[in-house]
Amino acid sequence: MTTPASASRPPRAELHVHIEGTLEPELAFELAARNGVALPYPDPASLRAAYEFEDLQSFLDLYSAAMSVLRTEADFADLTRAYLVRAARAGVRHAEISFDPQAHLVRGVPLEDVVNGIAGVLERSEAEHGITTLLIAAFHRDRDSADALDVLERLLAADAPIVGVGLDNAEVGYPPGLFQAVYARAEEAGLRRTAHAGEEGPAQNIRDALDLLHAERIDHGIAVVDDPELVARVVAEQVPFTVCPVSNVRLRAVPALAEHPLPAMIEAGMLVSINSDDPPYFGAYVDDVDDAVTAAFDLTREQRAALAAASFSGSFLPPDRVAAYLAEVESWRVAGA
Ligand code: HPA
Ligand SMILES: [Zn+2]
Repeated sequence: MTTPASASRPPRAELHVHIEGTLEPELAFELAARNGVALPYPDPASLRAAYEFEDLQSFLDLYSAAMSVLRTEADFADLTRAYLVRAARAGVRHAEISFDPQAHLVRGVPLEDVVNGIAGVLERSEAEHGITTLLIAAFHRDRDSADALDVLERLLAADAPIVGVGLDNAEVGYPPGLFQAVYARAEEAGLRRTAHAGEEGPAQNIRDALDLLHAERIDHGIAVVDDPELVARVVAEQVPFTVCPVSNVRLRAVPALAEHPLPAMIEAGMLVSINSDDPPYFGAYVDDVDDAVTAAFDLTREQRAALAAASFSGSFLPPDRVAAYLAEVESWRVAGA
């Protein structure tokens, strides 16, 4: 299953998507009924209408509450399958999907049920949806890092099929340095490393994620533009940044798409990809994000191809897979030249 070079969208990878953040209101109600869980909204439309956020925390509150419907291995499998079906329609060829083990452990959902539910579907994703996938375990930065380390040890002991680790949830007040031991352990175990940084927090968090956590990739990272020296460094090192412009607007990290630093990041020569983050919550899957930024910044086919190419170059795939996908992006680029 390859993307026809004549398609209106380039083949792309999605590197920044939280599986829990792909829960559509309709599925939330279906799972609530199946599990006998009450949601504090009468129907899916009312839940969707509540997706108006002031900041990251107001989103995290609703996002965490909605997770109460995810209880069994089958729930996680259904959630994952629904994302892959929609992502395939968006032209996604490769997805690096995060999940938040601690969000489920605190609710008494066994780690194996979460991992097996997601991973069981991902295993068949290439054959059934034409999407290669990798799984990332993300830790909550607003929880004790000892808990993150404990969960990491459990994932390693269970030989969970994860490619790497991430760091998410509230950023301000929880600097990357708190998670040095967790990331050192992940690195020692041969895991890849990404981290949310510079979403609501300062550019220094990006620097610390690189220097203290040895992060190989930065999620969001929009605060980088406040620090020209750091921009020069991440350009020189070609550190991948997984930017989520619609998420940033919906969580009011930037006032409007027209004021988003994406063009400045591209102009500087950074390795930037565009991503959805939590699609139903922000009303945009990655194809919708692509449409929005293409329109807002009048992106050329060349620029769209560069963003798509960066999504593969910034992935944790082996070099031969990256090269094969880059060739597909190149076919798409020249087909419209
Ligand atoms: O954008 C985000 N930031 C931090 N944590 C998150 N968890 C889901 N989405 C996000
Ligand atoms: Zn995110």
